[in-house]
Amino acid sequence: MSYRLRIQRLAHAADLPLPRYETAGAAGMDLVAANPADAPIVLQPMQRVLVPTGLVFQLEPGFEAQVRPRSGLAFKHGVTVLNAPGTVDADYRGEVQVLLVNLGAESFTVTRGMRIAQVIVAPVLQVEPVEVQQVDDTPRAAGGFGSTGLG
Ligand SMILES: O=c1ccn([C@H]2C[C@H](O)[C@@H](COP(=O)(O)OP(=O)(O)OP(=O)(O)O)O2)c(=O)[nH]1
Repeated sequence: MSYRLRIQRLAHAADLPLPRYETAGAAGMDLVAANPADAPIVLQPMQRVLVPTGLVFQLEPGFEAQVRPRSGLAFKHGVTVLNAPGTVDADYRGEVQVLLVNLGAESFTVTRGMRIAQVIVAPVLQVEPVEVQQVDDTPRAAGGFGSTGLG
């Protein structure tokens, strides 16, 4: 099944590629940085920054887009998406931005066109919250946070 994602490229991203799947089975499409070519973003260790993508999504109702880290950037440089997975709502019509943080020990430079994150489109279920006096019990009950052991 193929779904369409309508994407508007803003003027400052006109020369940048649309997101695309790099392999037939890829779950995510890479997002590239749309900061000006003459304004690279230098991220010092522990600094965070919102990186523009120059893209506006028109998601179908019932879907979201998740902004997730690229594992290569995280592994090689300690650079990740601070709010991962970032949530792009179906009714959001602003520019998609990527909140990067540098958890590495070295500074990291974001240049225009660099693949900085990936986006996954996923269905969402909106539920109807219904208050009850007491929720049904289960064998687990309130066990969590390692209640079954940590080994
Ligand atoms: O990584 C992200 C996360 C969010 N957004 C945009 C799309 C999303 O629909 C909107 C709001 O995001 P969220 O609901 O996470 O933000 P909030 O802090 O709850 O702010 P708001 O009060 O605007 O909902 O910001 C992005 O561009 N990138």
